[in-house]
Amino acid sequence: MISTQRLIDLMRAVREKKPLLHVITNRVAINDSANGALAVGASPIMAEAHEEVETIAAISGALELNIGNLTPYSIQSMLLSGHAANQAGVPVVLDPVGAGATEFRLQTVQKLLDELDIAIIRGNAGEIAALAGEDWGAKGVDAGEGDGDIVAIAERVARKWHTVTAVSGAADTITDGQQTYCIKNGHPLFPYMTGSGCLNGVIQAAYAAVSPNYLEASVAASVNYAIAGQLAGEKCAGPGSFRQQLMDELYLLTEEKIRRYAAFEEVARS
Ligand SMILES: Nc1ncnc2c1ncn2[C@@H]1O[C@H](COP(=O)(O)OP(=O)(O)OP(=O)(O)O)[C@@H](O)[C@H]1O
Ligand SMILES: Cc1ncsc1CCO
Ligand SMILES: [Mg+2]
Repeated sequence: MISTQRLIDLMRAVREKKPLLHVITNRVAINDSANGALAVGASPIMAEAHEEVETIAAISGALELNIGNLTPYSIQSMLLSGHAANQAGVPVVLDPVGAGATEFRLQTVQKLLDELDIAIIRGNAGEIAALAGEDWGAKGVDAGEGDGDIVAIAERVARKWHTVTAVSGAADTITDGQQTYCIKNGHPLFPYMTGSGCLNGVIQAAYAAVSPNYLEASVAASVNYAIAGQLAGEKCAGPGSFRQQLMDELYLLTEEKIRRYAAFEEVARS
């Protein structure tokens, strides 16, 4: 069982180590992703030129690959940086945005998962269900409303690709295929901020950079991010101020807030 103290230790470790995060992401979420990374104490660099991605990935604390705006060029950027990260022992986080929306996305994600060693896959339920070959009624990049067992689906994905799988939603499910956690923090305004999942992925990378135990890293990143969102939601009027408050709450997160609000538990294996 992961302790609340561990969530606090990892939050502090990110602030102390200020890991360099190499991020290849979509143009919708790129600015919020960079600002959110800074707010939690990391140093983001958004870079996808083929001439430099291998060099940057190899010296980073973690690499995050987000397929939100895929192009043949960016796929090559992801493969080059991913292989360089793997060779250097740098953890790679993958966000399979809209994986069920087109064959192009699904095949690209499968290629990345087959060729690269991925530490954490982070997506919404529709995206993770698509990877498991399950029908979920996802709508573009939005999760949709499936009626399958998301814990069982996440565990299958984790086992198939030997990776931690983090499914976001009203409750988050994090699993390495053996141990599974359910996280109940969050706020209903989250889905109204585009890129809030993409930023979640970048924060997963920040935590993976400071913890070789990627299950712990993913649970800590997910709980701490969701607590910040919960506190932001309580202070704001709607999606516009939620986005602003979220950046503030990520920066202002404390040990006391984590102790008071963390709501996560281990769930029985399905
Ligand atoms: N209904 C909800 N209630 C509470 N928290 C939520 C809810 N839906 C999502 N979240 C939280 O919002 C964050 C983003 O998750 P979400 O599932 O919306 O990502 P996403 O669909 O990939 O987003 P995007 O593609 O816009 O970046 C997560 O931290 C999750 O815990
Ligand atoms: C809206 C949107 N379209 C491609 S990526 C993205 C950001 C949320 O995933
Ligand atoms: Mg997403």
